[in-house]
Amino acid sequence: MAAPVLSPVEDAFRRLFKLYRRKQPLAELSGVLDFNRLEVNGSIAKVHPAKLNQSSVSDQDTQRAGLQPISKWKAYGLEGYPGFVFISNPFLPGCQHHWVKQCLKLYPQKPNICNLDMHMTSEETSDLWGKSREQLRHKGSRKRESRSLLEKLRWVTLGYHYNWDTKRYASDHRSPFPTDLAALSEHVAAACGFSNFKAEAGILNYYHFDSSLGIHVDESELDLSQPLLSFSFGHSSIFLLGGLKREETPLPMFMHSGDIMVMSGISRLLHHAVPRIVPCPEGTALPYCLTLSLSEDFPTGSSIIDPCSEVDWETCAAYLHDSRINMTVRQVLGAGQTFPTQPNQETCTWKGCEGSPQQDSEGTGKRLKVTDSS
Ligand SMILES: O=C(O)CCC(=O)C(=O)O
Ligand SMILES: [Fe+2]
Repeated sequence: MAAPVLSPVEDAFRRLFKLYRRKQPLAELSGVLDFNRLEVNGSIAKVHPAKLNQSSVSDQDTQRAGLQPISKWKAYGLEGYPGFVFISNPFLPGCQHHWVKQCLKLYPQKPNICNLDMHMTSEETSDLWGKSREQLRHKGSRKRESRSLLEKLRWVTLGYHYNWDTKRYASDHRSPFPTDLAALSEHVAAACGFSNFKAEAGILNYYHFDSSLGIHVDESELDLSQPLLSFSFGHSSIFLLGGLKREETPLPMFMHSGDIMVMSGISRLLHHAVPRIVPCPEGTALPYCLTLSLSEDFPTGSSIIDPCSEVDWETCAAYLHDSRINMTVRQVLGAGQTFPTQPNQETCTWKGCEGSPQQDSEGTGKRLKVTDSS
């Protein structure tokens, strides 16, 4: 008799990914670590205060980047995840608006690259903001099927443009990295002990309540000894932080608006995924921190934060009512390093990246992009 064909055993990561992605019934979220409610669920994972380098960036420079002084940041590490740092919204009131506006109005513009370029002409993808503004501002009153172009945006790449097919960066596929985002990233990296971090590549992910990002590892950068930084705005997400192996059970945690995650050391190579976007904890159209305005005495003249006008914020707020934006920033090359001349030449500068690539997430062999459930 022929042996029965066994279906492959579903691993723990995939099981939890599906559990949290599920709509009907919604998964119980009491087991999701919330760094803002450690008194309630601190025992889910061993959370400890992370030590930051408080003198790495002056209070004046953090303020210029729209951040609280480092001494006021609430930063945490996780036992068993060396190099992982979670910074609970260190932005000054009103300063997240700048980054949201940049992600919607400026960064999707050429020469940056976005998903819409794959099947639309440059004429059609120019001025997504201008073409979407009216539709967004009348969002409440329109029918569901007419999504604006901005709402069809899924990703934008900055600096060295990540190639989703080859899973590589290349010296000749690059545009200038935004100076404001470089400054923000370099301050955060310095606070975490990486004073020579250079922001060279960015991937912006745009999510709605039906979006998810599959299980993957970010390991295309040639210098993996530098951290990967992740900034979140808008509604919250469930983030699954897994292990070095694809199958290991991940730790679920919330990322709320303004939160920053730093993955360095061993944690730079951990599998992770975003199975679900969830409404902000306040249950309102926008998280409370996004309803705050810049303080009267904010030194706009010397800041990299460009105050967002009321009319621009109206468009951003309409977009964010059912969305989340995430910016990840990476250093691609080590100091003095160049791209390999032969395609398969290994140049990775950290021993942790030896071995076969593990970017395969769901059998596609690709680092997954944000997708919407049908
Ligand atoms: O959206 C997130 O929180 C994660 C994004 C991410 O993992 C990536 O862009 O590589
Ligand atoms: Fe990632």
